[in-house]
Amino acid sequence: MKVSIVGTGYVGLVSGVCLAEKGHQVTCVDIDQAKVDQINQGIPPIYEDGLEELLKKNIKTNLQATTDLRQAVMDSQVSLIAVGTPFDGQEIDLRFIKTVARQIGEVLKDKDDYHVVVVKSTVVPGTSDEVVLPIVEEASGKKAGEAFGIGMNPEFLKEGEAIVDFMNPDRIVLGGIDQKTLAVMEELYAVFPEVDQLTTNCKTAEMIKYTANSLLATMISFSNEIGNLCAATGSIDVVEVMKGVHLDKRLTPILETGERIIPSFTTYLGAGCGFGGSCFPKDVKALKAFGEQRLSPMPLLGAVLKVNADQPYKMLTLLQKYVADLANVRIAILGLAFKPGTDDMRESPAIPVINELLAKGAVVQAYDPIAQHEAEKIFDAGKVAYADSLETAIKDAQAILIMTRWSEFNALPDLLKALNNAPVVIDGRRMLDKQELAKYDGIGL
Ligand SMILES: NC(=O)c1ccc[n+]([C@@H]2O[C@H](COP(=O)([O-])OP(=O)(O)OC[C@H]3O[C@@H](n4cnc5c(N)ncnc54)[C@H](O)[C@@H]3O)[C@@H](O)[C@H]2O)c1
Ligand SMILES: O=c1ccn([C@@H]2O[C@H](COP(=O)(O)OP(=O)(O)O[C@H]3O[C@H](CO)[C@@H](O)[C@H](O)[C@H]3O)[C@@H](O)[C@H]2O)c(=O)[nH]1
Repeated sequence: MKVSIVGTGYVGLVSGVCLAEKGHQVTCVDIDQAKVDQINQGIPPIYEDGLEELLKKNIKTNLQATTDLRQAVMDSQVSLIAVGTPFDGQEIDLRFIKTVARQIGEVLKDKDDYHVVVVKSTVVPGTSDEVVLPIVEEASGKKAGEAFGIGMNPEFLKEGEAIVDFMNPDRIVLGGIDQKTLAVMEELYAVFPEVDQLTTNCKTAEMIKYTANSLLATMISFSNEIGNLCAATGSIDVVEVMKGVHLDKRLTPILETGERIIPSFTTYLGAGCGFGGSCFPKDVKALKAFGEQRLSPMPLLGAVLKVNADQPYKMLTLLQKYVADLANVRIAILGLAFKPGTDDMRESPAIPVINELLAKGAVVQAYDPIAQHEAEKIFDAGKVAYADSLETAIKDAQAILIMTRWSEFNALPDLLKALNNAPVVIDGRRMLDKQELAKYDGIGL
């Protein structure tokens, strides 16, 4: 199938590369010429495991990038909209979605063939039917359901695992205004025959996406609140508590073989220094604002956000149990990205922690396997020293703060054993074995 994808960020590029790998003819469209040029040269503008390989394999055969939206829409049967949908402080900002809807509509005015416009960005319920559809109708002078269809297909990929997630999705949700639209979307996704598909209307598809993210964010804040209480008792470890909770068969089902499906921390019930990234914070805020606008307040989601906003500062409280005055004290920050496997620092809990350390006069030495170049855009030059290895980062540090669950940090106990006067490790992700370190503390301990 010939597909155009408008917006070539995490979602647009990963979708483009994967749909091309599955055999579709994909044109990725972006307004950012530099990004388009990089993609056409086989260089991914973002870091994602496996992306470069698939991009290099498909570019110039099944995949191309362009700034020419008109040509891309003219030449394709279906357009996926994958531009950003930020939170503007009050509500979801649909500016980019509206611009692209108008641009596509203007092309459809001159196109004779039936075309399907699919919103893949995360948008509040009603956006596809009540915002995108009328804009495309107005710009094209044509009727939805006749000349074109409108669909909604939320994306569930996780950064850092984006290619694997897209290629092996848990489910595919297809919303559409009518059967003709859905038939085109089903043809697009027929390349994933094994995957559960849910076909519905656009509003429900939009709501599924927000509900999924809000549930996961709620689980994290719930675990963090329990972790904070465990820590306040002084003698309960949240990791042991969660192990006990997980032995409930409803959470960890027992297979017929007798084997239990043991969840890892990625089940979102692991306490830590808070959730970040480009999705959970903004999506929970957008759904809460949407509820309030519809006179259906969402106090639970308000609490989820409040717990999360406070959580990074728990790292400082823990640190100050060991070093009360942080002035001129050398602190190693391990991990800058909001999660492992990515260089994305959007809403990373490391940001408020580093800012607070700097405000208290600490000397910050940070290390992240790949996100340093992003951190350099956030912190003023010279304020944060960047180490080029884990070993260098912890050298002469008086305390170590683990902010991101990079597997490389599992080497820490061995590295510290070699030191005479090892510093305390404050584990913001509870990834290390507390028995292995003489001086160890962490969230929920
Ligand atoms: N990042 C994720 O992991 C993820 C996962 C699932 C869903 N989502 C949702 O998908 C959407 C996109 O997120 P993202 O992280 O890929 O965003 P992003 O910011 O990485 O990428 C958006 C891209 O759109 C381009 N763009 C903006 N206006 C344009 C226009 N008029 N024409 C063409 N291109 C234009 C930008 O230049 C940018 O490259 C959001 O709604 C987000 O909530 C993101
Ligand atoms: O037990 C946990 C699990 C995660 N996190 C944090 O939660 C954030 C988000 O992690 P993750 O969900 O792995 O990454 P995202 O790439 O933000 O993916 C989420 O947001 C995407 C964008 O909407 C969705 O598509 C995905 O399904 C959804 O998991 C990160 O800061 C993690 O450190 C925790 O604090 N505790």
